[in-house]
Amino acid sequence: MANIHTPIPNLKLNDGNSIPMIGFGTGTAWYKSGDESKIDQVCIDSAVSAQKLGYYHLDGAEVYKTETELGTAIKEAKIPREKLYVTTKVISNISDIPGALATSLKKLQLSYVDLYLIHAPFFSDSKADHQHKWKQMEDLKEQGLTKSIGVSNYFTEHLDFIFETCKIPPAINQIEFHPYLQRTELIKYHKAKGIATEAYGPLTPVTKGGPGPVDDILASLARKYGVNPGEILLRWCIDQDIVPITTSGKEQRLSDYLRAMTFKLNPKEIQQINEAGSQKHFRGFWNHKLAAEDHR
Ligand SMILES: NC(=O)C1=CN([C@@H]2O[C@H](COP(=O)(O)OP(=O)(O)OC[C@H]3O[C@@H](n4cnc5c(N)ncnc54)[C@H](OP(=O)(O)O)[C@@H]3O)[C@@H](O)[C@H]2O)C=CC1
Repeated sequence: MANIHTPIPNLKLNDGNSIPMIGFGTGTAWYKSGDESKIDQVCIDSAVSAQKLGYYHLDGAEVYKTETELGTAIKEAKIPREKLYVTTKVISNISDIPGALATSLKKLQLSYVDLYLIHAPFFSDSKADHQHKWKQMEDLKEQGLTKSIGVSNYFTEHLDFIFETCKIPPAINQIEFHPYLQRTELIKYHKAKGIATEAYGPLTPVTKGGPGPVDDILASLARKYGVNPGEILLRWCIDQDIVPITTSGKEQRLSDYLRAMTFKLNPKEIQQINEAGSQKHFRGFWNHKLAAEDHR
């Protein structure tokens, strides 16, 4: 089993902080559509197992309704706070960002998070509103309630609004990213502006986005490196300085994912995945808002 002894590299952010290059997500399977007060013990147990395996980067959001579970799992795993990297996101209470973070911190039983994200840009109706919300995020960083601030699901035009007036630029944009949604223009923009990219849905080609044109190359690279195709996908992100956020309720799978830290893809292999992946388009999340956006 790959585990805590498998070192996870960090990526340096534009504000001087560092983020571990793989995150354990508490959305997806754990997302609660119903009553938030019904505690999901499986989510707690999985988040404890993840930390024991060495996943110190934990990705939450108020809308998942699992922050209480994440807080309990953090308490149970007893990893020193300074070793953990905890993210949460605001969307349900976007009209009161400081109040939303205060509520999240209470549920997480923490005094600060490492990264606070605006979950999506679709709830701001004007440039001024985007800029006002970002100012609130900057205030939270200045108060020490979050070490870094960023966004999720933003396109270049939303980021442009922020850059017009920001004092502190976004450290991260968390987006759907995998071989069937390579976001080439957006990634180029991130690099030019010093914004780090986090990839959710990194395993899409082997989960809901498959079967497809990357299957053969993933299988062949998996044989070469003695891992599963999923770990090739995680490594494909890491080798492009993109932080994959993944998840699993299966301890063996979480352990296997860490094998992505034990090898590197060469530029030709990355290119082969890019070329095969670009033959198909698949978007797995936010389709109700993004159906018209095609490959962006
Ligand atoms: N900012 C945003 O808008 C969004 C953020 N996220 C964040 O990203 C996190 C990661 O989620 P997601 O994007 O789904 O991550 P992935 O693409 O990494 O998929 C993880 C899921 O795939 C399943 N899986 C893994 N390997 C296989 C396989 N070989 N065959 C079939 N199923 C497999 C796992 O199921 P199993 O439990 O059975 O192993 C798990 O449910 C979320 O938890 C959330 O924190 C996600 C979506 C949107």
